[in-house]
Amino acid sequence: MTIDPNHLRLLTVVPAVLLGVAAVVATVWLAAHLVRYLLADAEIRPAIRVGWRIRSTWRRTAMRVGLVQTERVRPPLWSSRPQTVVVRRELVPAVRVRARRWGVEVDAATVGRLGLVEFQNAAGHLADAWRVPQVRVAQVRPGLVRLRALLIDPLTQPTTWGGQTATGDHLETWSAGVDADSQPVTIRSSGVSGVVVAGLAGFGKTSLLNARFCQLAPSPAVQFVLIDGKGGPDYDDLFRRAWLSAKDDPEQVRDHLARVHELMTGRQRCIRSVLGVKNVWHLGLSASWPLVVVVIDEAHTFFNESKGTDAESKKRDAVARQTTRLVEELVRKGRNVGIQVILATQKATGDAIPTKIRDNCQVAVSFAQRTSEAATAVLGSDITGFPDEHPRRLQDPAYIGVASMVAAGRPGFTLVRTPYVSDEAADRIAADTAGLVRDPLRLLADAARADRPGGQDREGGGSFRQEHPAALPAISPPTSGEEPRR
Ligand SMILES: Nc1ncnc2c1ncn2[C@@H]1O[C@H](COP(=O)(O)OP(=O)(O)OP(=O)(O)O)[C@@H](O)[C@H]1O
Repeated sequence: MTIDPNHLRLLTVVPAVLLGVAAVVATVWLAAHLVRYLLADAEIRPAIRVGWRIRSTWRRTAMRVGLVQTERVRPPLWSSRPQTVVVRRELVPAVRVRARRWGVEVDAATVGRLGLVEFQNAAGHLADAWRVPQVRVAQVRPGLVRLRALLIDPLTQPTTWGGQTATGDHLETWSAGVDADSQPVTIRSSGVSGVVVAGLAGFGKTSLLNARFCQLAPSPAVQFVLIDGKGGPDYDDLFRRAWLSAKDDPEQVRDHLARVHELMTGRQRCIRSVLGVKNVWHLGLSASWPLVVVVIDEAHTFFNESKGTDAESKKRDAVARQTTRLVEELVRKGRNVGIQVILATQKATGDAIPTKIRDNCQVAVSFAQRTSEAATAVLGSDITGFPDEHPRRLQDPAYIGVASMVAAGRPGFTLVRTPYVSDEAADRIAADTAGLVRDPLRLLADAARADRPGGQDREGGGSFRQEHPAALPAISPPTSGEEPRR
């Protein structure tokens, strides 16, 4: 048999052309990557190199660290093997690799039983294989897990407070800072009566409280009660913007809290007739019915019950018990009338903050903690399922100002870089807004008077009703349900 020379030429030319095309594609691909690398700034180049390594070795690495799903299937239709044979197939999660300024972002598709937990378990091995200090894992959405091979941890980059002005939004949500992707993180504030902020000394609690103060102080719809258990000068200048203020004098603190409690019971009595709702958050806070934020820094100072039997110890013990009861009631019953207690403490274990107070707080924030017990005391036992967000990981000084928390609209826990707010910035805002201080008890008395039949302001509507156009007239029949009015 002779071979047609034309066919012979075809047999050699086609592979040569295919090879040539493949070589051109590979060269263009390499050149594109090289150009991208050369054009990238020096900061991102190490991440690009690590990204190349991750992409080119992914299949092998995944198999070595156990991120592979094995299944038994029939051979594909085009296979030469008979369809009766069962073959083993190894499935490795598909990945998309992108270089970022802080490292490499690897989006991996989940496969079978390979999900968030399996990736989290393999994170240490992946960090070794990729030669990076740390790999963090989070579920972005069902079916997609994001691995972050960190060359620099973005959370270690400090930020400072930008001086945003107060808006109604700040009353409803608390801007806490940014996450590891620089995305803003907020904490729920609407309908919250208790917040616990805990963490080792010097890790940013006071700065976080300063930030909250700066967000809220410019609003006439907020009045503060500031209590500084440290007794130092930290809050001296902020006191100008406070309705009530105290340092570490237990009796004065107890008396202030008793006045807030009086406000709470007064508001509970007349909220329905004055506002026409059972929950002020449904209507919105205002200058005449302001949110009362009670900040108690070093809160554990005031809950310490004395064991001594001498008269002085007994007196101190009685004050501590009264303070505990007042705070407990404010947290338990203050939600619907716009009273919010923020407790800051180094340790939130039951011996420092009574559990009947701590466990009723809807929001918890934890800076670095030395023990799991301390972290669980603040954030609850769920935190043990989030090793990456565990406050024990934050003990390095680079994480001063980073806290773990349950953020609004996000599943699980989130690590947040809170902005640093200098005392000077907070003091300036306190001085500029000192004129907004009002006595909420007096405001309540005015509102109740205006509301009473025959009250002076009744016919004209009064300042209270002008500020609350949504409030029901006092003569409206009681509503059966509690409807949001905005
Ligand atoms: N968000 C932050 N970013 C950067 N640095 C911060 C931040 N917060 C605090 N710091 C630094 O840490 C120091 C201590 O912060 P802060 O007083 O807020 O800690 P603390 O937890 O309240 O301590 P303590 O329990 O002793 O009151 C600050 O003076 C500042 O230098």
